[in-house]
Amino acid sequence: MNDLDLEKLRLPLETPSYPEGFRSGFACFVGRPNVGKSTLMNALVGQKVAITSNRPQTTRRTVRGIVHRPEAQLIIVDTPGLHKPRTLLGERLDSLVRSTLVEVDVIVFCIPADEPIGRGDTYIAKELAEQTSTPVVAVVTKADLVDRDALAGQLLAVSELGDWADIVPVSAEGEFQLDTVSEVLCSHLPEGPPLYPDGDLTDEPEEMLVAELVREAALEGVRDELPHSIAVVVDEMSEREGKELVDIYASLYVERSSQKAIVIGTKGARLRDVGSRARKQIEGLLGRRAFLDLRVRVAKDWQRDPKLLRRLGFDQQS
Ligand SMILES: Nc1nc2c(ncn2[C@@H]2O[C@H](COP(=O)(O)OP(=O)(O)OP(=O)(O)O)[C@@H](O)[C@H]2O)c(=O)[nH]1
Repeated sequence: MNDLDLEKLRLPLETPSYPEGFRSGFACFVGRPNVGKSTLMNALVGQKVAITSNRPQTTRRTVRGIVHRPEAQLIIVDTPGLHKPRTLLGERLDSLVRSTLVEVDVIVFCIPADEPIGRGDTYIAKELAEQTSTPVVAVVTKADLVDRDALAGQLLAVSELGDWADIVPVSAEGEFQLDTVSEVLCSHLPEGPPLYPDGDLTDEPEEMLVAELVREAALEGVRDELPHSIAVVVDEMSEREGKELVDIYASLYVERSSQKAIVIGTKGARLRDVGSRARKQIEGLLGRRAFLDLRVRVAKDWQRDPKLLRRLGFDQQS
């Protein structure tokens, strides 16, 4: 088989299901208690598609909500401890919180418009100033509670509090500037595929297991060539109406196009084999028939990128 044939074969497998320049990533909200973090998160998530999940995404974080936009997907995660900074005041941030702050793509620092900046805010601002690798967006919440002059004054005070990537006033209850906040946050995310399926999120642990089974099958026989280079994400998993059948769409990520060719094999033979072996395992796991659609995608050097690693479900290796 010549290269041209292989290219032809790869084309349908490569078709991205998201627009060029799509961005995806993680944000965490920090701020004193009662400043409106939860209300803002809910308003942002509810704006386009209300999808929330309290299921732990990893042992280390909880996905609180997902904001779907045409050009981006923003996943809001809990920061252990920092979303309740009361417990942190007077003590140092522990290393877990620090590492979470480093690993998210953008930090959202909430300060209310209707209260003077206090010691709690200054303390958090100081801690955030040390997060030089992660952009911090300062959000002035509850803008509906003050007049224009007071809001302008608070924006100025907040700007003097630190070196923020952006400063945005918002009112979750007044539905003022919600779209702007979401747009600004998404602008700080890296380019990458959507991490959750569009529409309702079924964040079942089954999906993780299915992804693991596919990964196992894909690694069989090539473990030495691609030791840790394969990651699998289940994009969609749904029951086919009226049938005892589950439709599963999964993406198999490799780091380079040369690895992609290995995974696919001559005339796609290897990929078909991986698919049928994985399908058998999955059917055993789910106890019903499965249709498995596998796509191979290149996510350049994902092993060396902690953010990508986490995105692809390899938190423990980051
Ligand atoms: N007027 C007004 N009130 C708001 C707004 N956002 C939040 N609030 C109110 O502020 C209070 C605190 O909001 P939360 O969202 O619970 O604040 P939080 O920062 O998540 O609080 P903790 O969970 O204690 O950290 C609630 O009574 C909200 O109704 C807003 O945009 N405008």
